[in-house]
Amino acid sequence: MNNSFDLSKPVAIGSDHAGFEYKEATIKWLTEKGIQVKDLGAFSTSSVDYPDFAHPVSAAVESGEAAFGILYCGSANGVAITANKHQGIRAGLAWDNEVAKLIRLHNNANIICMPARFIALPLALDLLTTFMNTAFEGGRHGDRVNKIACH
Ligand SMILES: O=C(CO)[C@H](O)[C@H](O)[C@H](O)COP(=O)(O)O
Repeated sequence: MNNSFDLSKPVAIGSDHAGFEYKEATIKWLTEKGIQVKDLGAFSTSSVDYPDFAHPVSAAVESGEAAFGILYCGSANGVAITANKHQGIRAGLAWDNEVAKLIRLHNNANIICMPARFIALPLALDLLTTFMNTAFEGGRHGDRVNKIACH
């Protein structure tokens, strides 16, 4: 795996109830690859509120404690909307490989948000692989990313 993130740090991961099973499978998949994971919940399929997990993952990425973040919910929109409230976060929603690549190449996303109720688990792991292996292109995209923050 040709990672574009500093994997001497853990990867922060979170989900709500809708994403719990995909989160567990993703943790197992990452751990088997020797990648450290910081699991910020949820810890069961009981109904919970996605901001309670998207905020801690975002904070871990924003502080530099985590290399990058992974968030799952049903549609991925709730976790993405929440994560993008953090100034240091660029959370991108991914549902196919081209988009997973583009959120790194063009948007320098530091959190990938995936819709557990709308994609199969093997595809989610494939999107994550693409995300991890793609570096930010910079150039004109750097100029645009620099304009995202509200001053
Ligand atoms: O997709 C989501 C938010 O964008 C969440 O995963 C919720 O599960 C979704 O809103 C549906 O809620 P429910 O309580 O699971 O019916």
